[in-house]
Amino acid sequence: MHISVEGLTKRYRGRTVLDGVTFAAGPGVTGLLGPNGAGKTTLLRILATVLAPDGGRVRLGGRDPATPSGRLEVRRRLGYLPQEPGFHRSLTVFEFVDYIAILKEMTDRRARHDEVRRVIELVGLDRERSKKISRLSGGMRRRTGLAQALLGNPDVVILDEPTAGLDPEQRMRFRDLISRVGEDCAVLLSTHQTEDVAALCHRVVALVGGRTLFDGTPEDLTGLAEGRIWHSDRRSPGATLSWRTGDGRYRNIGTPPPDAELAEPSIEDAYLLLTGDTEATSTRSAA
Ligand SMILES: Nc1ncnc2c1ncn2[C@@H]1O[C@H](COP(=O)(O)OP(=O)(O)OP(=O)(O)O)[C@@H](O)[C@H]1O
Repeated sequence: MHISVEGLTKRYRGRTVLDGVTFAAGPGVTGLLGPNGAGKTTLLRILATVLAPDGGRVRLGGRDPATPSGRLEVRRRLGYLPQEPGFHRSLTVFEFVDYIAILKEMTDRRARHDEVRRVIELVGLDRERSKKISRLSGGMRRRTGLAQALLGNPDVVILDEPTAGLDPEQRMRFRDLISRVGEDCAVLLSTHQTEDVAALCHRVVALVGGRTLFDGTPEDLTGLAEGRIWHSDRRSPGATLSWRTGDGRYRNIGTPPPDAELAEPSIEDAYLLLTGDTEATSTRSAA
């Protein structure tokens, strides 16, 4: 199932938070990268049919969530992990996922319970399924959230900052899980972690100040910083950003200081350049 968004706008009390967002995403994992307040959650809530946009065009698998029948179709084929899932903490993992399955109109009790067990196993929580949510670690709670998003084999899975607050080991496990999910459907995940994008995503959309500043592959994003990263013994006064690294030298983004050596860019450099570059106001499309 494909996601396509064209000229999407959203205002909160007259303040524009999405300003003509345009991108398309297909099967595999697409990362929605952006700083705090960029509008990622707003965009994902619109795609998940929780929120209506003020303007623009959204299609999920060709269906228009602005119409009642399109919205119903989209909801049936969508899995969504919100930033704050609103867990019922006194329920067990099984009870919570089963409760969501009921809301998803899975009426046959036996088939529903089989499906609940399947997704709980998929996220590796079979041993915890009778534990109350209030007693789970943050990582396990996040996996419970992912389990409910996978109910019924959705065609599109929308994950709002799924790796936020996880320790490195949990983050790796989560990445592994998400990449497996992305083998069968279109996954769109928001993050402000460039490492998540480099490790997981075959495409990346950068959203800054409610606008799409980049839409392409992670390699193309890294390529934006080609020729603009410099190592030097001194901080560059003209650089967009400059910081001291572990080896005592400075990594400078932007204008080269004297005696600087050109360095290999990373995806993080490119992202910093994109978000810090006040001149970068138009959409850059690659691939
Ligand atoms: N219900 C609301 N009413 C008014 N303003 C809102 C509302 N929801 C979000 N905003 C504002 O819209 C902007 C975008 O918020 P949003 O949560 O979509 O960004 P984000 O990229 O997901 O940020 P974060 O990474 O911090 O979650 C922010 O300035 C936020 O304060």
